[in-house]
Amino acid sequence: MESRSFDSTPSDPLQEEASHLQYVLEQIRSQLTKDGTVLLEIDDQDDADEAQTADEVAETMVERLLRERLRNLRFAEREPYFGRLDFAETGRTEGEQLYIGKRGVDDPDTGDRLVLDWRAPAASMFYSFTGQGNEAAYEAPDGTISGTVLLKRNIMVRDGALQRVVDSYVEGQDDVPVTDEFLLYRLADNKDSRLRDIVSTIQAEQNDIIRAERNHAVVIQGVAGSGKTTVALHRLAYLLYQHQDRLRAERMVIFAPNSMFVDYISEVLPELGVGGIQQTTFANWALRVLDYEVGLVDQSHRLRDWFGMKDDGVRQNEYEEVHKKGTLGFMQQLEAFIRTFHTDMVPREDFTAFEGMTLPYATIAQWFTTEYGNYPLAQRRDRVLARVKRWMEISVKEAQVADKKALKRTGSAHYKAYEKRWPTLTPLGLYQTFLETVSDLTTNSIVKPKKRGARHEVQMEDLAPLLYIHLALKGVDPRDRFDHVVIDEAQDFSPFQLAVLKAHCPSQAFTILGDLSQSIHTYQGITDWRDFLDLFEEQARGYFQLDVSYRSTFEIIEFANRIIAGFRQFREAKPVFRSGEPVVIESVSWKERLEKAADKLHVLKQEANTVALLTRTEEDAHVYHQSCLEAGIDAHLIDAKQNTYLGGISILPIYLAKGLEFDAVMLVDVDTNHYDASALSAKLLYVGCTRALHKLCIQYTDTMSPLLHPEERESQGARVDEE
Ligand SMILES: Nc1ncnc2c1ncn2[C@@H]1O[C@H](COP(=O)(O)OP(=O)(O)OP(=O)(O)O)[C@@H](O)[C@H]1O
Repeated sequence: MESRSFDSTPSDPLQEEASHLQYVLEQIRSQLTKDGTVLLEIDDQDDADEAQTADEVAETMVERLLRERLRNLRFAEREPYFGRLDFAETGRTEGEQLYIGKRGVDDPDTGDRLVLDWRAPAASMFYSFTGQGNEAAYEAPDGTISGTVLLKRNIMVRDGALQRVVDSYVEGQDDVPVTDEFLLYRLADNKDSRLRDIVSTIQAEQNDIIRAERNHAVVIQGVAGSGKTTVALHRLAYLLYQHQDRLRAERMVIFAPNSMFVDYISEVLPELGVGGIQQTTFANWALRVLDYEVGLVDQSHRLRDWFGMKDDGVRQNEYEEVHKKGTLGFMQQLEAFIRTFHTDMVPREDFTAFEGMTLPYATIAQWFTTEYGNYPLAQRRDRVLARVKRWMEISVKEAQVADKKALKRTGSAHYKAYEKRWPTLTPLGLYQTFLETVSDLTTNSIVKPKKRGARHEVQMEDLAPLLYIHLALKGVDPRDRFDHVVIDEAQDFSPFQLAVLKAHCPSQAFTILGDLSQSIHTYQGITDWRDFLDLFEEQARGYFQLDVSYRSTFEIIEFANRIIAGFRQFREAKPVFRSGEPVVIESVSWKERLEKAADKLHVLKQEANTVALLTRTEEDAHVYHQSCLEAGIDAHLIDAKQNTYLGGISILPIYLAKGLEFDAVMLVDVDTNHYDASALSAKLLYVGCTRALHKLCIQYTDTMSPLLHPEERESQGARVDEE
């Protein structure tokens, strides 16, 4: 990185950066030409010579690195850096200009660093330095480096052209901007249909999470729009960069709430230059680990029931069962049940291979409980039976009889009969037997197949217990071991699910993120982060809170906060001061509501890339979608089976919109029937409102939901507690 003294007269920032950019781009282009020529030579060589010697294999490694370098250089040619920090290390007379970019760029001939990768230790100061005083420090491999900051500058380069230069700190100048002008500029933009990286504007509190200890279980409680998902993805990119020798991308995993969300976040990691990280849902992963022994019951029915407006006492019992099956108490009950097999699995009988040759039960039981005691149950069973069989075969071999063949036939027949008396354990079989022993639970969630040979289907809450039994039977397959686990929307996870995942991640490195104010699946999730934190050692866990919402305008956040204020577990979101239009609330007649909604969507789409119409139920989403199609509006219906997010205009129930965001949002039917004064309705409306970046419109018929005017809500005796 360039060193220079800072007593020179400050020049015009734009001019200065334009000439620096020209210099850096020249360097990058010259490296691209050099590396490109080398690669062409390698390619020619490869074509001429197909068989590979050891040296040539090593060469392909070089080739791989070269290709990666070329990819980085091509990226850097378009957008070499986004920020500059002038830093003078204590005790040195010369300072350094650190240009920080998404990819680091070095000059291989001179060893000069042209651009510092955003994940490098020194780059941390760009994020942690907030202009309160001029001191800054970072952790280098050899210890803490401290010094003073002289300049912090945001630089926007697109397609190799300088677009914007904004100083957020200049030493000695008082007129430092109070708010981060560059951040506001970025936030005011319309978004496209995928989540994007935030490398150039990571905030100090987000930087702390990204760079938190590798082997810690980090729990993040963050209000809607505080950047939890984004931060978790950046954390993975950071960890992979910092610990390349210890972590492998293929052994890192992100659990997202549904397949559509996986698609929605799919571009962030590639943008950060990271590939190969698994992105999945808990259900998809669990079914695969269980080797598809069972299938999952179609979830749309349950979602429809839970988020519908009927108050059904019968269903209440079902939800209580769901909740119970997610607790650690239930896991312990299951554990005790499985333990009985440690003693009861071996048939209580001796094994007689043939007359005069008997292996006593006590010996077999000793092999099972002691000699193979450390293996998972199924392996113990297989090992003990293999040993019994071997014993039988040796006994036949050593027997002093004339007709060995006949003896062998007898021995084999006795062995087969004996083997059959051992129980064959499958996760599903064991689980069903276990459920029958638990007095307050039923096996209703397990659906028998309609056709012969087809699989049983189970509910979501059965997956963790099934995996737990699978673990007890077979242990963890090394291919299913993780180096790091990210759980998004973790408030909807159960402690049992987390405990099962913990068994698959020996380093206990977790990034767990969610928002208790958005816990709309209370029947299966948690109400206190302690339920998760307590699963980890005190010195190996961390809790972070993000209170600032970056997604929505000031008006939208204020409005959403009011809806949910007063309910337990509410965390008030603090808006970034980005002002927009007031929230619009419109009363429409029942007859006109579909037509008005279609008109409004049409207007909203003129200024937005993405627009959503959010309903309470999936049935309502179908009705609105149909009416939009009839009005000639190109809208996508999103239901629980959707795997991809298409952008444009989307029509969906609120519960499927969790985690997503749209430039403009329209909430329909916000009346007393659809949204009463309950905590669930409040959370749904809160989630719905906080999906909007710039514009929020609300439409209702008859009587407006009491949640929209809290004073009235209280006079109606609204519950300010969880259900
Ligand atoms: N430091 C930042 N700079 C620029 N944009 C940011 C920053 N932090 C968050 N954002 C933006 O805020 C929006 C919300 O981010 P994200 O979806 O990660 O939040 P979240 O906390 O997961 O939200 P939710 O709980 O509602 O799902 C995104 O558009 C993201 O790009």
